Amino acid sequence: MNNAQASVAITLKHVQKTFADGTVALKPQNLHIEKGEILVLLGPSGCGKTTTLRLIAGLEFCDPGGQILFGDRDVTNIAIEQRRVGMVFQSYALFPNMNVSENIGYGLRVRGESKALRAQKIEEMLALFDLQPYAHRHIDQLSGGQRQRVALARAIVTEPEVLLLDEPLSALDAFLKKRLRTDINALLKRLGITAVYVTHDQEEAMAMGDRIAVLDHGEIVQIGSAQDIYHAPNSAFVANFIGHMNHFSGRLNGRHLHFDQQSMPLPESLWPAVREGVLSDGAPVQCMARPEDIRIIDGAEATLQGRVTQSVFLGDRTRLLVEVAGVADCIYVDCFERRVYQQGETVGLAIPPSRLVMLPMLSDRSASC
Ligand SMILES: Nc1ncnc2c1ncn2[C@@H]1O[C@H](COP(=O)(O)OP(=O)(O)OP(=O)(O)O)[C@@H](O)[C@H]1O
Repeated sequence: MNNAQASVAITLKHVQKTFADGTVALKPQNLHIEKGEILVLLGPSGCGKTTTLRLIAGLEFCDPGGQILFGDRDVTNIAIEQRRVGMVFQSYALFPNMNVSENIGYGLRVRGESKALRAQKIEEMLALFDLQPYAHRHIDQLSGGQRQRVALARAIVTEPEVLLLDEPLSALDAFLKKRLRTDINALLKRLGITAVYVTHDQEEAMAMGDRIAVLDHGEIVQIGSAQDIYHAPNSAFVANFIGHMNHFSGRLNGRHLHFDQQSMPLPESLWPAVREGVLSDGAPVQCMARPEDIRIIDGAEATLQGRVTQSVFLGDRTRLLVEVAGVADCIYVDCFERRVYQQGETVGLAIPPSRLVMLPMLSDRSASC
């Protein structure tokens, strides 16, 4: 089976959703998803992920003035049955009174496909998802992972133009989650299916998505590759939502950032701003750094000095909590060496200036440790 022909790009133009009680679940959004692209919608509970997905599905309709296109086709006011979407939910939503084959073939039967074609397509799906041994089993005789594979098979057997997945893995254990997300990603890529994938799991988002759209309060606040989002977050909110981020606030002094008694070099990317007087001495500067970008080094070369307050061995790394007087109460530092750090130990820290993430302003609500 090759779905690339059926797949289409999705375009949202000025799409907003206000519910009957006045709740604005989605503020006006513009979004383009390429044909064959996997876009992940990521964000905290209530930020509008499912609403966006339901608008694309045709389970909800956007406020007047918005427009949703599948390729060139305007589907804004078209019901779900005419949109050619496949959907997969966390809850599987399988028919308990049907066996695996019957569940997979349901959409084809509703569409009036011949028995022979149905049998052939079901066979293809059983093979694709390694479900042959379970073809005649009832749904309640399957594990969670097997059920989710049936749900995926049922969603793609009709060759939808667009596949929509709403937290499809959140009911599964961590091991199965990791395996299935790799399998799903490979399958969607092989079939060239345009997919929108909702999750609040950052690791899943990075593993699944060609691009990630981070939502906050009904708005896409940043969209880009996992690397863009992780290494160049455009706000403290995004920085804190993906991975851990340390925050420092200091003042500019020449080409250095000063924190009380300590200082570190300013990233070269900011030198022009200093030269042109955009940033002048004494200007407050907010910056951030990932735990894995902070190095522990000895004495004289260290730009900051701190005291270890906690050390947690995580297998591939040791995560230290370091108090740096005048800079921050707690800085997370990841060490990859096989060395044991004692509570109370003094350590020197260095942050390569190129690894500092600078923001014009940090929002208070998310700039905590
Ligand atoms: N039918 C509805 N009527 C009124 N408000 C609604 C309705 N459905 C959703 N909302 C509200 O819209 C906002 C967005 O909800 P949505 O379900 O899209 O969030 P979400 O990001 O998917 O959250 P979660 O991760 O918890 O599923 C929330 O404030 C929610 O309470």
